[in-house]
This record gives sequence, C-alpha cells and structure tokens, in this order.
Amino acid sequence: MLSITGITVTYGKSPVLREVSLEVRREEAVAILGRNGVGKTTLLRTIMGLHPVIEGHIVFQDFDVTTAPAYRRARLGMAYVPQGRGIFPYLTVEENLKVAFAALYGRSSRANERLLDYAFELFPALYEIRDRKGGNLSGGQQQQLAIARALVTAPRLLLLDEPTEGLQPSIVQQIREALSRIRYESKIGILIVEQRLDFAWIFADRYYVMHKGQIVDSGFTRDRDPGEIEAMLGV
Ligand SMILES: Nc1ncnc2c1ncn2[C@@H]1O[C@H](COP(=O)(O)OP(=O)(O)OP(=O)(O)O)[C@@H](O)[C@H]1O
Repeated sequence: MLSITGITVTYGKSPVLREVSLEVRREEAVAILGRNGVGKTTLLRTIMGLHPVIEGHIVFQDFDVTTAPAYRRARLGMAYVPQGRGIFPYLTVEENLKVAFAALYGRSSRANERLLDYAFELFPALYEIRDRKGGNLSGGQQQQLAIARALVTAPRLLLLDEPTEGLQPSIVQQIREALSRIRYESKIGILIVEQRLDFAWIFADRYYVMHKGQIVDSGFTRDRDPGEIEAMLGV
C-alpha cells in the first residue's frame, strides 16, 4: 500500500533522511522507532507531502506520489495526525471534525454523518464534549480528537506521530484500544512513530529503527525482544 524507496531529504544543505526505504502493507501496523532528532517526524511529513524529496520514490496505492501535493495524497487515502495534534483551538470538537470533510470531495453528507457517528462511537468522551472548543480540551482529549479527525476522512493509511506522548496510562490504554478497533474494523494500514516500546510491541506487526536519518534495523516485532531494541536506542 505504501512503498518508499531510497528517499533523501534535506533541510537546507544538511541531509535529514538518507536513502530511507520502507513499506507498509495492507492492514499492517508498522512502528518507527528512534531517539529524538533522528528524522522520524520528517519522514512522516515527507510521506504526507509536506516536505520535498531530493531523491527516491514514494508509491501509495499503486500511484507514484513522490511529487504529489498533500491534498492529493489525502484524497488517495492518507491521513496524518501530527505530533502536537494540530487541532483548531477556536473550533468546537464537532467543528474540528466537520472541517476535515472539506478536504475531500464527492462524498454524500450521509456518508459524512456515518463517519462522524463512527468517530463518536470510537471516542464516546468526545461526543460528551462535542460543543467544547478544541483549545479547552485536555491533552488526552485533544489526541483523541486529532485521531478522530483523521478518521472521518476514511483513510486507507493513517500516519501517527507519537500519539501517546505526555499522556497518562489510562488514556494511552483508551487510545490503543481505539486504534486496534480502527485497524481491524476499517482494515487500514497504520504507520506510527512511537517512543514507548511497550506500546509499539503490543500494537505493531513490524518495526523500523532510525538513527541519524537512516534505517538501521527492521523486522517483525514478534521475532524480536524489545529489550534488544531498547539497548540499541540507548534508552
Ligand atoms: N524546519 C527545520 N529546519 C532545519 N532543521 C530541522 C527542521 N526540522 C527538523 N530539523 C532537524 O532535522 C532533524 C530531524 O528532526 P525530526 O523532527 O524529523 O526528528 P525526530 O526523530 O522526529 O525527533 P523528535 O522525536 O524530537 O520529534 C533534527 O536534527 C532537527 O533538528
């Protein structure tokens, strides 16, 4: 579904990603691991079309999207939940979800309503606070809203940047359950940047480890002890 071959990305003249190749297959959850500053966020932004590629190719749903703008990738079924969540602070929860529809076209309002209902079913707490402004929500509620907003676009691939960062364990658990449900019910692929190895090991089928802009290790989580990865990351 997503196939990246040898991409190089720079900030100015300094390379931030160097010949990165990775794959997310249909209905697969894949974790990207690595210490701060190794290029994980840049990788997700590049996949979403928010940062240009100097070399290499990105193929999504059989289309070469290497130079495609972000809106085109969104229409092909990519959705991105950025670190820091990126919700609109002055819009209500419901408005935040509804503006996501505007990014897409050709869908009936009934289909939109169904997706909205599904988002509220996955995150019932959001329904309770649907009239509250995004900026007045707790960190956990904002994260749930950010995921829900990506979901109402009915994506085929969800890109998540550290969705559990700074959240308490009970909220992390709720988010994990919702993501697992989304994965199996909507049959989508998920590419997740995650610092918590325990979360990554429960949730992901495969992993990639990044170091200084390169992939230095990869494999199936079931074949690998997270302790070995922890030692590799030096955490
Ligand atoms: N807009 C920018 N201009 C210049 N350099 C940048 C920019 N954004 C990030 N960098 C640098 O690129 C490198 C990779 O950053 P990136 O945010 O992708 O890493 P990361 O692995 O996601 O880190 P973190 O976990 O801290 O978010 C870092 O050295 C960072 O300082």
